[in-house]
Amino acid sequence: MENSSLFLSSSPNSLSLSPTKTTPAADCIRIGAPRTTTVLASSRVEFPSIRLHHSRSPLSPLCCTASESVKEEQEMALKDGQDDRIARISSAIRVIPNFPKPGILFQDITTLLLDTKAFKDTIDLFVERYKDKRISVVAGVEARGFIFGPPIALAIGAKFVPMRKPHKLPGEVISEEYSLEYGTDKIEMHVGAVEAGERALIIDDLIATGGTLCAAIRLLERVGVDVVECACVIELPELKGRARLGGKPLFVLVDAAA
Ligand SMILES: O=P(O)(O)OC[C@H]1O[C@H](OP(=O)(O)OP(=O)(O)O)[C@H](O)[C@@H]1O
Ligand SMILES: Nc1ncnc2[nH]cnc12
Repeated sequence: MENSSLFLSSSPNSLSLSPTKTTPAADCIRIGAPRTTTVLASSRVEFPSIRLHHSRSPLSPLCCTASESVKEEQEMALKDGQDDRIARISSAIRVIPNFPKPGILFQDITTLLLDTKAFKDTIDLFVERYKDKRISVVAGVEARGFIFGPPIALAIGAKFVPMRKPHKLPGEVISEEYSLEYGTDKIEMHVGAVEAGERALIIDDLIATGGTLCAAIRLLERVGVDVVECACVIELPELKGRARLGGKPLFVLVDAAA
C-alpha cells in the first residue's frame, strides 16, 4: 500500500531560505539551549543538491537566563556544545519539496548519514539520554528506524528488535494495524523477540501523524513490555502525532515546523 498520503503537505510559498525561530511546546521533551535556536546558514553542511531550510529549529526546553555560579557556567558550556551538535544535525537534514508527490515537504535524513560528525552526534545524543535508563530492548520501525536503532542498542547494551512492514518477517509474528491519512498499514514483530517486563525504547527517524509509533507502542505493550520512551530525530509538530501516543514520552532532536 502506498503510504505517501502521510507526508506533511505544505504550500510551496511557505518555504524559506532563512530559518525562523520556533517555540517548542511546554510539554515536549526536547534538548538544547535557548540561545542558539536559530540554525545559521553558515553552519550548514554543503551538499551538492537542494537544501532549503524550512523553519526548522533545534529544540530547547531548558531556559537559563544568567549564570550565578561556576557550576551554572559549566552547565551552560555543556549545553552550548549540545546545541552545536543539534544545529549541525538540523542543517544536515535535506528538505525536498514536492517529494514523493506535489505539496509534500520531504525530510531527507540520507544527507545526515553522509555527514559523519552529524550522524555520530545524533547517535551520541540518544545514547547519552538512554545509557543509564535500564533499557533492554531498542525497537526500530522499518525502514529508517533500522538506521538509528542498532547503533544506539549496541552502545547502551540493549538488543535490537526490528518492527517490520507486513510479510517480511519469516517467523511467527504479532501485528498491529494503524491508520494512514487514507487507509491503513501494519507493522509486525517476531513472537519471542521480547519478554514481558522488559524495558523498551522505540526509535524512528520521524514522527508525523504518530500512527506508526502508536502501533509500535501497542505491539510491545500487548506482550507486557514497558515502553519507557519513543525517540525520533525529527518531529513534524503541525501533524500533532505526539497527541496520539497516549501520554507516552517522546524525545526529539529537531522540530520541522512548517
Ligand atoms: O507518524 P506517521 O504519520 O506514522 O509517519 C512517520 C513514519 O513515516 C515514515 O515512514 P514510511 O511509512 O514513509 O516508511 P519508510 O520508512 O519505509 O519509507 C517515517 O520514517 C515514519 O516511520
Ligand atoms: N514529510 C516527511 N518527510 C519524511 N518522511 C516522512 N514521513 C511522513 N512524513 C514525512
